Amino acid sequence: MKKFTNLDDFIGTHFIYTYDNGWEYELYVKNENTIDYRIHGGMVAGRWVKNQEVSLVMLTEGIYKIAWTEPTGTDVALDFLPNEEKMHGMIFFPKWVEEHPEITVCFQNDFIELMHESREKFETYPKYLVPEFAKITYVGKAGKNNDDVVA
Ligand SMILES: C=Cc1ccc(O)cc1
Repeated sequence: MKKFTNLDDFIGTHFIYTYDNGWEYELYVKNENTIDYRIHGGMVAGRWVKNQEVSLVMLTEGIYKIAWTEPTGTDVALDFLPNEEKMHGMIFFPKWVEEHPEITVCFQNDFIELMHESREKFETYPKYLVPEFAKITYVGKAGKNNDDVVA
Protein backbone atom coordinates (compact mmCIF):
# COMPACT_ATOMS: atom_id res chain seq x y z
CA MET A 1 0.00 0.00 0.00
CA LYS A 2 1.29 3.48 -0.88
CA LYS A 3 2.29 5.60 2.04
CA PHE A 4 3.25 8.82 0.25
CA THR A 5 0.54 10.39 -1.90
CA ASN A 6 0.51 14.14 -1.29
CA LEU A 7 2.83 16.96 -0.21
CA ASP A 8 1.75 16.71 3.42
CA ASP A 9 2.94 13.09 3.51
CA PHE A 10 6.44 14.30 2.58
CA ILE A 11 6.75 17.37 4.81
CA GLY A 12 8.03 16.45 8.27
CA THR A 13 9.75 13.29 7.02
CA HIS A 14 13.24 12.33 8.14
CA PHE A 15 15.27 10.26 5.64
CA ILE A 16 18.59 8.46 5.73
CA TYR A 17 19.89 7.15 2.41
CA THR A 18 23.05 5.75 0.88
CA TYR A 19 24.08 6.68 -2.64
CA ASP A 20 25.38 3.97 -4.97
CA ASN A 21 28.84 5.57 -4.63
CA GLY A 22 28.70 4.85 -0.87
CA TRP A 23 28.00 8.41 0.32
CA GLU A 24 25.51 8.42 3.22
CA TYR A 25 23.19 11.40 3.87
CA GLU A 26 20.48 12.29 6.36
CA LEU A 27 17.83 14.83 5.36
CA TYR A 28 14.85 16.21 7.23
CA VAL A 29 12.06 17.93 5.29
CA LYS A 30 11.44 20.59 7.91
CA ASN A 31 8.60 22.45 6.18
CA GLU A 32 7.36 23.52 2.72
CA ASN A 33 10.56 25.42 1.90
CA THR A 34 13.19 24.34 4.43
CA ILE A 35 15.43 21.31 5.01
CA ASP A 36 18.07 20.30 7.55
CA TYR A 37 20.72 17.75 6.60
CA ARG A 38 23.82 15.96 7.86
CA ILE A 39 26.39 14.11 5.77
CA HIS A 40 27.61 10.86 7.30
CA GLY A 41 29.77 9.43 4.56
CA GLY A 42 31.55 10.57 1.41
CA MET A 43 33.64 13.49 0.20
CA VAL A 44 32.24 15.95 2.78
CA ALA A 45 31.31 13.60 5.65
CA GLY A 46 30.76 15.57 8.86
CA ARG A 47 29.16 18.59 7.19
CA TRP A 48 25.74 19.60 8.51
CA VAL A 49 23.30 22.37 7.79
CA LYS A 50 20.13 23.68 9.34
CA ASN A 51 17.39 25.82 7.78
CA GLN A 52 18.54 25.59 4.16
CA GLU A 53 15.90 27.29 2.02
CA VAL A 54 14.79 25.08 -0.87
CA SER A 55 12.31 24.76 -3.70
CA LEU A 56 10.12 21.77 -2.92
CA VAL A 57 7.36 20.31 -5.11
CA MET A 58 5.45 17.09 -5.65
CA LEU A 59 5.99 16.17 -9.31
CA THR A 60 3.28 13.53 -9.41
CA GLU A 61 1.66 11.35 -6.75
CA GLY A 62 4.35 10.23 -4.29
CA ILE A 63 7.30 11.70 -6.22
CA TYR A 64 9.03 14.82 -4.90
CA LYS A 65 11.75 17.23 -6.00
CA ILE A 66 13.91 19.37 -3.70
CA ALA A 67 16.40 21.84 -5.23
CA TRP A 68 18.55 24.60 -3.84
CA THR A 69 21.77 26.55 -4.13
CA GLU A 70 24.14 26.72 -1.15
CA PRO A 71 26.34 29.47 0.33
CA THR A 72 29.30 27.45 -1.01
CA GLY A 73 27.97 27.81 -4.57
CA THR A 74 27.05 24.11 -4.69
CA ASP A 75 23.74 23.42 -6.44
CA VAL A 76 21.67 20.37 -5.58
CA ALA A 77 18.60 18.72 -7.13
CA LEU A 78 17.09 15.69 -5.39
CA ASP A 79 14.21 13.48 -6.54
CA PHE A 80 12.58 11.29 -3.89
CA LEU A 81 10.53 8.17 -4.67
CA PRO A 82 9.87 7.14 -1.07
CA ASN A 83 7.30 4.48 -1.95
CA GLU A 84 10.10 2.69 -3.81
CA GLU A 85 12.66 3.45 -1.07
CA LYS A 86 14.86 5.23 -3.55
CA MET A 87 15.94 8.70 -4.57
CA HIS A 88 18.22 10.34 -7.11
CA GLY A 89 20.65 13.13 -6.32
CA MET A 90 22.36 15.51 -8.69
CA ILE A 91 25.05 17.61 -7.04
CA PHE A 92 26.91 20.38 -8.88
CA PHE A 93 30.03 21.13 -6.83
CA PRO A 94 32.14 24.19 -7.65
CA LYS A 95 35.74 23.24 -8.41
CA TRP A 96 36.89 24.69 -5.07
CA VAL A 97 34.73 22.29 -3.03
CA GLU A 98 36.20 19.32 -4.90
CA GLU A 99 39.72 20.65 -4.24
CA HIS A 100 39.15 21.80 -0.63
CA PRO A 101 36.25 19.73 0.73
CA GLU A 102 37.58 20.11 4.28
CA ILE A 103 36.62 23.81 4.29
CA THR A 104 32.96 22.84 4.00
CA VAL A 105 33.06 20.13 6.68
CA CYS A 106 31.49 22.02 9.59
CA PHE A 107 28.16 23.14 11.02
CA GLN A 108 27.75 25.52 8.10
CA ASN A 109 25.36 27.89 9.91
CA ASP A 110 28.31 29.08 12.03
CA PHE A 111 30.58 29.59 8.97
CA ILE A 112 28.48 31.36 6.33
CA GLU A 113 31.07 34.13 5.92
CA LEU A 114 33.84 31.57 5.35
CA MET A 115 31.73 29.87 2.64
CA HIS A 116 31.14 33.22 0.92
CA GLU A 117 34.82 34.16 1.14
CA SER A 118 35.92 30.76 -0.18
CA ARG A 119 33.59 30.81 -3.18
CA GLU A 120 35.14 34.15 -4.21
CA LYS A 121 38.73 33.20 -3.39
CA PHE A 122 38.85 29.82 -5.16
CA GLU A 123 37.76 28.60 -8.61
CA THR A 124 34.22 27.64 -9.58
CA TYR A 125 34.81 25.94 -12.94
CA PRO A 126 34.82 23.29 -14.17
CA LYS A 127 32.15 22.07 -11.83
CA TYR A 128 32.26 18.54 -10.40
CA LEU A 129 28.96 16.79 -11.16
CA VAL A 130 27.77 13.86 -9.06
CA PRO A 131 24.65 12.11 -10.39
CA GLU A 132 23.72 9.11 -8.21
CA PHE A 133 20.78 6.96 -7.21
CA ALA A 134 20.43 6.12 -3.53
CA LYS A 135 18.67 3.51 -1.43
CA ILE A 136 16.54 5.01 1.35
CA THR A 137 17.39 3.04 4.50
CA TYR A 138 15.34 4.97 7.08
CA VAL A 139 12.05 6.89 6.95
CA GLY A 140 10.71 8.56 10.08
CA LYS A 141 7.87 10.93 10.74
CA ALA A 142 9.28 13.84 12.77
CA GLY A 143 6.55 16.46 12.28
CA LYS A 144 7.09 19.99 11.00
CA ASN A 145 9.74 22.41 12.27
CA ASN A 146 11.29 19.91 14.68
CA ASP A 147 14.72 21.22 15.68
CA ASP A 148 15.72 18.01 17.46
CA VAL A 149 16.00 15.87 14.29
CA VAL A 150 19.29 17.17 12.88
CA ALA A 151 20.96 18.60 15.96
C1 LIG B 1 25.34 19.25 -0.83
C2 LIG B 1 24.28 18.90 -0.11
C3 LIG B 1 23.49 17.70 -0.32
C4 LIG B 1 22.52 17.38 0.58
C5 LIG B 1 21.78 16.22 0.41
C6 LIG B 1 22.05 15.41 -0.65
O1 LIG B 1 21.36 14.24 -0.82
C7 LIG B 1 23.01 15.73 -1.57
C8 LIG B 1 23.75 16.89 -1.41
